[in-house]
Amino acid sequence: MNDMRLAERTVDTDAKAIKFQCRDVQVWYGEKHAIKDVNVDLLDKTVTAFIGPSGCGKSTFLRCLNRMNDTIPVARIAGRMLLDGEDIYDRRVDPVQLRAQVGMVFQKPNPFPKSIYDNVAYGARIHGLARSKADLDGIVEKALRGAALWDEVKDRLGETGTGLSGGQQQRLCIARAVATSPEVLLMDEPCSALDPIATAQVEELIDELRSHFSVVIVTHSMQQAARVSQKTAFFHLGNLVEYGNTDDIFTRPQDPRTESYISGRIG
Ligand SMILES: Nc1ncnc2c1ncn2[C@@H]1O[C@H](COP(=O)(O)OP(=O)(O)OP(=O)(O)O)[C@@H](O)[C@H]1O
Repeated sequence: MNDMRLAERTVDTDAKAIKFQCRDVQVWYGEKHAIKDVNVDLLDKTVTAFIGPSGCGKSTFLRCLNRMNDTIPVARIAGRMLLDGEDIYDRRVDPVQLRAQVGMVFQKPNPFPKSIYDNVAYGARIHGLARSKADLDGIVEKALRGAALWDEVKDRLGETGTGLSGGQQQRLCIARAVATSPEVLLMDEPCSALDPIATAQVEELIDELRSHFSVVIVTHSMQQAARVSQKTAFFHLGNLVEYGNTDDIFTRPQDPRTESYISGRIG
């Protein structure tokens, strides 16, 4: 079987609304110019993959989308990032509230040292999303079902989340992010610590999640980008070199740098 599975992947031709409009985005870490004048529209209900060689700025750009870079003192951002037309860097935007709307899953599963239930209930509690215990139970169950973990954990919700397998922990982190009903889910190499079976489960899950919201995934695996995404953005030395339909990027790249990367000559 062709590992890229381009032919098997669902090609989605429906026009999708723009979720994020990014205009003239620049990021510096001190003197280091890490993102250079990036313009891109990220679509709703679409998986967008960020690919490119190590250090090209994929994670930096991803972290700008929910203001995680605010937590890095030397980081400075310029330009505009509009979520449904609203500038997420506006003074009036509360970053904590924003991160409920734009959730994030990290490379290494990082469940809290709490029960499975409390991990998932965490965001809903902070943001006051449940009016009663029954409400909260419903949110937890829905999120765990959404993360394809419910059947595996429904009889041990009181057990600690850190006791689950790596793949289960990552799905728990996805459930935790999904529980606040985000509009966008950011994933920074979510499968890099997982074995092939757990990776396949998470990839399948990503495909299901995109029917609910927009997913943006940073990945070092071009096969993974080809399997899970409909749009791909190729970054190189802080520039967004090429952005388009995943099939086009992998089969008919327009820029020689993209061509070199996907054919393994750079990176
Ligand atoms: N906290 C930081 N402080 C200073 N420089 C940073 C910081 N984080 C990233 N950088 C620099 O910014 C550039 C882009 O890094 P970034 O992590 O976004 O790249 P990446 O494409 O995600 O890389 P990788 O694939 O290796 O994770 C690199 O040169 C990196 O060294």
